[in-house]
Parts: sequence; structure tokens; C-alpha cells
Amino acid sequence: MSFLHPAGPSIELGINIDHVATLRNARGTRYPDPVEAALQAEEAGADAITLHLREDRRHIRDADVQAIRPLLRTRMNLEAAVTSEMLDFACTIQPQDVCLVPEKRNEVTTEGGLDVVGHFAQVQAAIKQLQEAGIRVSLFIDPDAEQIQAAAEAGAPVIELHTGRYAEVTEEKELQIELLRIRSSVEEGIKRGLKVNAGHGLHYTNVQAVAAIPDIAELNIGHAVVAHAVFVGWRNAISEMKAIMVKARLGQA
Ligand SMILES: CC(=O)[C@@H](O)[C@H](O)COP(=O)(O)O
Ligand SMILES: NCC(=O)COP(=O)(O)O
Repeated sequence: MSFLHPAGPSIELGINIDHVATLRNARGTRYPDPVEAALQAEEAGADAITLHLREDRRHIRDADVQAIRPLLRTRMNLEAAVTSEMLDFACTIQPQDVCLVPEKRNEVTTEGGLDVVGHFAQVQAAIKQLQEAGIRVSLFIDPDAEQIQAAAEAGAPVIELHTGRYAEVTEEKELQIELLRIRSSVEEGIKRGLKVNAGHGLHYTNVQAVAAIPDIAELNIGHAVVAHAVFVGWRNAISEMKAIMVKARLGQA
């Protein structure tokens, strides 16, 4: 049985705090504190806190996840690779959402979506393990019809479309092609009864067109917000992003 999940006029913002931890780790200090960042983000209008516990622990660490989980008043969206270590950790932490992502040790950032088609049985088993622990599972995938179909068949109730390619292209024609890919992927996801989120590489001048797509439920944004906070402050950077998204969704961008 499938349920339709049209997001309607509202759109949520998941603030990714990974790069608050990147800054902390650069000097081995205790500041800036990801816990404080998460709590202030909620106060500034974030609807969820997203954090990616990478296998190499380059930014977020286990202790950050453990400290943040009981303090959140919104929800935690924990991004994790499909490994037994990460799945077991997630089951212990019990975030509201786990977003399964692909990981390459030497990548600068997440380069593409999870290949659900190619690793169907492994992803399906991961979804089952997390769901049995009461966790909602999202799959971070490319805006691609085959991957969306596989995500639905594997039992994921949520997908997050990787917007990295859209964020990277510079030519207007290519940009429109990428936007079209995202729009038709949103339709495909909704048709299959999925909640459709999106994220990666979104910033203050490219988020509008994505936020305007009516059925996207949530955008997860991190790097650009942390960067903007250097100039305007953390809370302002978050409320500014949220206001841009809401305006775009209401057709006022
Ligand atoms: C999966 C994803 O898109 C985000 O977690 C993003 O990757 C931020 O973390 P990195 O910059 O470490 O990739
Ligand atoms: N899943 C995407 C995310 O959490 C944020 O990515 P970015 O804005 O840091 O590129």
C-alpha cells in the first residue's frame, strides 16, 4: 500500500552542522561546539538537525551525536554509510531519521547518490534493521527514476535527492536540464508514495528554484549556511535561508 506525501505550501529546513565540527577539528579545540550550533539552529527556525557521521570522523564524532540526540526539540536526521558499524550505532542512538548515504574515503564531499539498484539487497537489509529499531529511513540518491523505483521497492519511505550536480553547473541550459531532472524525480517519488527531500550544495542564490518545487518536503543545507554565518552570525544565516525557502515556496521569490 502506498501513501501520497505531497508537501503542499510548507517546506522544512534541515540544518547540517557537519562543518561547524570541521572548524572545531581544524584546531583541535572544543569550539565552535556542534551541540550549541544544533540548539541555536532550532531556535533560529531549523526544522531538523542533520549531521553526517563519516567513517573517518573528519567532522562529526560519535560523542557529538550522543550529546545532541537527547537535547533536540525538533528531530535528528543522522546521515550514515551502509556499514554494520554505522547501522548498529544508529540503532543505539535512535535518531528520528537516518539518511543512508554513499561514502568514499578520499572524497572531499559526497560525490553522488547511493546506488540502490546496484546494492539492492544490502540497502534493503539496512532499511529493515533501522525500521525494526523504530527509525524512519531516507535514501540519499541521484535524481534518477531507476534509483527512485529501487528505493521504493527496498522499502524506504523517504528519499533525499542529491542536488550537487544542479548546484555545480554554470551554463543556464544545463541548469534547466538539472532542474527538470529534479522536478521529474520529485513527481516520480510522490507517485511512488515517498516523502521527497533534497539537498547538497544548495546556497543562498540557487536554493530558490528547488524550494519552489511544490512537493519537496525538506531541504538539508549545511556548508553554505556555515560559510554565511562567518559574516552574518549563525542564527541570522539560518533564518535568512529559511525565509528565502518559504518565500520561494509561496511563489514570491
Ligand atoms: C550526504 C550529504 O550530502 C551531506 O552530509 C554532505 O555530504 C555534508 O557532508 P560532507 O561535506 O562531509 O560531504
Ligand atoms: N544531505 C545534504 C546536506 O545535508 C547538506 O549538504 P551541504 O549543504 O553541506 O552541501
